[in-house]
Amino acid sequence: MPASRPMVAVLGAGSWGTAFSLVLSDAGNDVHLWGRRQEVCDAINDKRENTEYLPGIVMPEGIMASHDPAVVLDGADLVVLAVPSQRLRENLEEWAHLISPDAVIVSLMKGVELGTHLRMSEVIAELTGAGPERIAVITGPNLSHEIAHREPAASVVACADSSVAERVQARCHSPAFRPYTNTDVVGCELGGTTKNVIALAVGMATGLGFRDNAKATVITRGLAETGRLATAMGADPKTLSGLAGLGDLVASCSSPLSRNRTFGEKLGKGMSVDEVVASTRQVAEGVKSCESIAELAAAHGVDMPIVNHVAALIRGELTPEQMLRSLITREPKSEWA
Ligand SMILES: NC(=O)C1=CN([C@@H]2O[C@H](COP(=O)(O)OP(=O)(O)OC[C@H]3O[C@@H](n4cnc5c(N)ncnc54)[C@H](O)[C@@H]3O)[C@@H](O)[C@H]2O)C=CC1
Ligand SMILES: O=C(CO)COP(=O)(O)O
Repeated sequence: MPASRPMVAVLGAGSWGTAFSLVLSDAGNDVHLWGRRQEVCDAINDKRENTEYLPGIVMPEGIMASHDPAVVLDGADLVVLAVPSQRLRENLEEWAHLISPDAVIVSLMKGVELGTHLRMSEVIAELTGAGPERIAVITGPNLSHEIAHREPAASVVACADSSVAERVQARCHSPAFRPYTNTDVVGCELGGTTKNVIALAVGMATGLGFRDNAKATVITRGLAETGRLATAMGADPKTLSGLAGLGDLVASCSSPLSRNRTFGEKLGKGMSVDEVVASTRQVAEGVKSCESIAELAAAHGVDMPIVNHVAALIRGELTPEQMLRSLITREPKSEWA
């Protein structure tokens, strides 16, 4: 009789929750996947396809979808969360009591909560009572469509407890997906979150018709300001030069698959924020997180001009053209000031 496969609960059947379920399945796990909409679950179970978020990708038999969080979480020693960041709190309020007190909880999300300025691992800690040794973050250059097509990619599993990071790493190391471990949760989360805001700015530059010099400038200066915030919050600067920092930034800022970059590009071409929001079902996390990161930076006395300009644009105070001109014409300074 074949040995039974370990089970992982994944909550969130959008692009990334679904693609990561494929990684977990390829790595030897059965997956119980929670979907917010019954029809998405039905399509996964009956047609073996998430027709809404990953059309054309076959979902293996070892992935079962359900709309019932109790069914999905029953018996799971690994719980993976992949809902929009601003929606995590309300969902965890319902789910926390269903999560086993021994389970490791993994965040796939890239955002900072509005109002509280909490990172996703901090929201998880607050609502579940889990200690840092039970909370991990997976983040890196992982565009969901490329992952779903089994194109090679690497990522970072971050947890304060390195042995837990190694356990999670082993559970998601598949033939196409190579996870590295890191104990710097703060740096990994801030890298992924701020990347979304920088990708919005790169998208705007692209939409305005600017080319590679502008893109490289925004990416590089975006990384500099991300590093300033992360180190002020206790991160290891090395983290930002790795997959969770530079790697993620390069992927999203270069790819037409990136939702944040695409959102920015539409703004650059003249659409309003409301029009772009109405044009897609998919979450572009930077649109909300720009405000919370700007506030977090102000609270830590850190200068983040690109994030501040994107936040002002999203509030309707600047056009993309004004935003880029204002960034370029700022007071000159030393590169490392
Ligand atoms: N798509 C990608 O390539 C990657 C995404 N991420 C992160 O993963 C997280 C999830 O993003 P995606 O799956 O890409 O988003 P998505 O836009 O593809 O799907 C969002 C999912 O959240 C669900 N949802 C919407 N409102 C909800 C609510 N109130 N409560 C619960 N669920 C709700 C939707 O039904 C859908 O299943 C985000 O934080 C994103 O930054 C991280 C790495 C890669
Ligand atoms: O975080 C992501 C890839 O790692 C996906 O976000 P974007 O689609 O906005 O690039």
